[in-house]
Amino acid sequence: MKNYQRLKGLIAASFTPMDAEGKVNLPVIGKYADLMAKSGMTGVFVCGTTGESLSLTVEERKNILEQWVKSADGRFKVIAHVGSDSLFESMDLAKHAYESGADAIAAMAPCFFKPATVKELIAFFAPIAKSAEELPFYYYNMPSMTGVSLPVAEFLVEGKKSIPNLAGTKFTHNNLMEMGECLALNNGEFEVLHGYDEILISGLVFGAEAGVGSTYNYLSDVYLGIMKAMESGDLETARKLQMRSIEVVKIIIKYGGGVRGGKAIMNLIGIDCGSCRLPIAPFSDEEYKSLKEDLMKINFFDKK
Ligand SMILES: CC(=O)N[C@@H]([C@@H](O)[C@H](O)[C@H](O)CO)[C@@H](O)CC(=O)C(=O)O
Repeated sequence: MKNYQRLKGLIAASFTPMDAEGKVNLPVIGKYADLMAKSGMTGVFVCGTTGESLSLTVEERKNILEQWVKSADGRFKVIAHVGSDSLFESMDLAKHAYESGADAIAAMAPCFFKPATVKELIAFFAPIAKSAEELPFYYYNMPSMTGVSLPVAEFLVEGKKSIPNLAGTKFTHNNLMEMGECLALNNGEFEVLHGYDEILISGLVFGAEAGVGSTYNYLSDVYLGIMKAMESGDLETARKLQMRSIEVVKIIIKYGGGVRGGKAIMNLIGIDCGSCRLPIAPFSDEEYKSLKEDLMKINFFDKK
């Protein structure tokens, strides 16, 4: 791995803009990237859960990543999620990520035929990470979606033996005991990218230095405020801001969660992301009206 820098700050898990026919709408990414740079994001996490990765074709994923690298234009880092149930597809995506100029790669565990042991998970990831051996590789741990719940600290220690570019984990789980364990390994050898926006404050207490989240896309001020308050030890402000994030998360849950509800919020703030791909149902006009009302009730659209 050359020129490797640890990830810091807020990394937005990007939505994949789609047009009225459900096709990927690449031109929107330019404006979207400008917003991310303006919002103080240090990176974007492309084609992860929020980006509907597993609902996209390999070609679409490649095109989206290339567009993000181009639109980021060096203003923030671009992390490519290359996970797939197909090992060869993942290897191809990893190689492509390196060739396209991405800054790092990450992969979630395969979720149909699931690895049953840490050893099997390592065996699956090793050739993927090797396909982009110059880039840091992060294990995207997200048991709620993959159904793979293997001990992450053990994976990091054992995995490092055969995956030299293993940099850490994107930890989308609220098991903070395990998260703390990962952060403490070998005096902080591994990065832990916090992935649970509504408890970012807790991840920071444990020592996480970066977070990846879907709600950072449209609530950047709140999360930047949390990072700043935690750095200066102002717990009261950090807690207040975290409660603000929880208010919004409660609303997105009402509308189907971070991907469906979040994409609708992007449309409301002027980044035309369209609908999610089926099986996630499109938003009806009534739902947009009701979502807008719910957000107005908590003064979401007021200037911060
Ligand atoms: C399960 C899930 O989608 N988690 C989100 C969170 O940002 C989540 O939307 C947020 O914490 C609200 O629950 C991210 O961790 C996902 C993510 O980083 C990604 O899109 O890859």
